[in-house]
Amino acid sequence: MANTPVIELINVSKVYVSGGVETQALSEINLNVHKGDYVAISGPSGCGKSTLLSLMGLLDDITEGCYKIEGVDTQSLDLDTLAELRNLHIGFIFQSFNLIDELSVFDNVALPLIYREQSLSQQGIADRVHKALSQVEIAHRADHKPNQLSGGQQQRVAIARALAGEPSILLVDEPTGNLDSKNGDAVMAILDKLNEQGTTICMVTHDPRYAGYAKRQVKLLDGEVLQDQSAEQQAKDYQTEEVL
Ligand SMILES: Nc1ncnc2c1ncn2[C@@H]1O[C@H](COP(=O)(O)OP(=O)(O)OP(=O)(O)O)[C@@H](O)[C@H]1O
Repeated sequence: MANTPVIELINVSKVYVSGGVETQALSEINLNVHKGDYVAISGPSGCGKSTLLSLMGLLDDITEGCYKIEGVDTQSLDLDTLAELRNLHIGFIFQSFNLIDELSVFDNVALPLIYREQSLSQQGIADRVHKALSQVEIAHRADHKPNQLSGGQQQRVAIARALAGEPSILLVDEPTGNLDSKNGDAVMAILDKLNEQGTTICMVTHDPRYAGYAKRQVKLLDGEVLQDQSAEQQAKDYQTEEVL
């Protein structure tokens, strides 16, 4: 269907049980992310941001509700099928870059493709890697090792690695957490550009300045959606508050 959301959460709740203690991390979350969206999820520590991203990325299972990716209901799928869905649709970017120091930038980006895209020829993989490295403006460093790059450049390689799989959505967790403000700004500018070119992004951040880059602001509080509005609407609301 043309307008099927990339991600659809319907009344999703998550309860952790450990040592006999139950923690309600998320309560009845309703959230749709459409192709081309750029969503920032923010809120205070412990409000459920990382839990929400883990559920979206199929890294953990929901306790109640319904979760669909590209219209596919993920409930009651076996682990292999979930892994396939995750590989097909999700690109992860974490605060730590998780690059392999012994491998070149090119090989770091190629490695997941070699495992996941077995139908691709060597040339096909090389084309994908070069395209992804160019998208994040780091192709000139393809032969370098990660430790020869700045933190911001390493994060750009990690973004390229996620992009090379041509995912339906990038799930981004505190992408600037390990970066100084100059490198942080550069990474945010890259995400901005990728979204302008059509990449769908859902980003968790506790930093309001970086959340402001996104076109849609979702705020969580105590495991619930407190606010879900476009950045444009939010700016108008602030202006109105200032006038009143
Ligand atoms: N594996 C777990 N077992 C038990 N409780 C957990 C687990 N993971 C998270 N929680 C609890 O779930 C709630 C939401 O945690 P979560 O990590 O999603 O919040 P967060 O908004 O990402 O926090 P932060 O900004 O500090 O990273 C918290 O009360 C947390 O203690």
